[in-house]
Amino acid sequence: MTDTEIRVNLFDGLLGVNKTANMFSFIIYYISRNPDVKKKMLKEIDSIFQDDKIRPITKDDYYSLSYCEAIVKEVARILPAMRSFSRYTDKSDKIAGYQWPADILFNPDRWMVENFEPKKNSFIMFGGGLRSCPGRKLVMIELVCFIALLFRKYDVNLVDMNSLIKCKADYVKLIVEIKPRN
Ligand code: HEM
Repeated sequence: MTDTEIRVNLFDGLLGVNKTANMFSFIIYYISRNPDVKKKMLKEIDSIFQDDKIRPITKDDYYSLSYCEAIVKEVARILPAMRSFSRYTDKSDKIAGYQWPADILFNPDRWMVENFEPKKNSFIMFGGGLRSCPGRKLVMIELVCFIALLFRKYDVNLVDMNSLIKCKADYVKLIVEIKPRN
C-alpha cells in the first residue's frame, strides 16, 4: 500500500469509530424500549457470567452470546450506522414490482432461527462485495462484548422513555441513566 492508501484507510477506520459509537447508542435505545428483549438478553449474559462482574470476557463467551449478536443485527437492520442501508419500511409498499410488508417490529429472535442466513447482499450493514467494511468482524466483537460487559454490571435506561433518538451530523445524542445492578 502507498502512504496515501494507508492514510485513507486509517481515516476510514476513524470514521468507523464514530459509527461503532453511534451503533452502540442505537443498541441502548432499542434495548431500553423493549423490556422483553432486555430480559432475555440479561438471562443470556447472567447464564454466562454467573454473577461474576469482573472476570475478563473470553472467546468462548463471545461465541455463546448469540442473543446479544442477534440484537446488534436487528438494530443494524432497522437503524444501521450508514443510514442509507436501512432494511425496513413502516408502511406496506410496492417497490420494484414487489409488495413489501410493513415491519416495525424489533425482533432479535428473527436472527436466532437455526441455520438462518440472510440472502447474499440483503443484510448490508457493512456493505458488500470487494470493498465491504474490513472492520466488520472487529465491530461485531466490540459491540457484542460491550453489551455483555456493560449489562452484566450495570442497568442502563433512557432518562425519557418517550424521547426519540436524535442525530446531528454524524453524532447521536442519547441521555441515559446508569445504575449498578444488584
Ligand atoms: C458499526 C461500525 C461500522 C459500520 C456500520 C461500518 C460500515 C461500513 C460500510 C457500510 C462501508 C462501505 C462498504 C461498501 O462500500 O460496500 C465501510 C467501509 C469501510 N470501513 Fe467500516 N464500518 C464500521 C466500522 C469500521 C471500523 C471500526 C473500521 C476500522 C477498524 C472500519 C473500516 C472501514 C474501511 C477502511 C472502509 C473502506 C473499505 C474500502 O473502501 O475498501 N469500519 N464500513
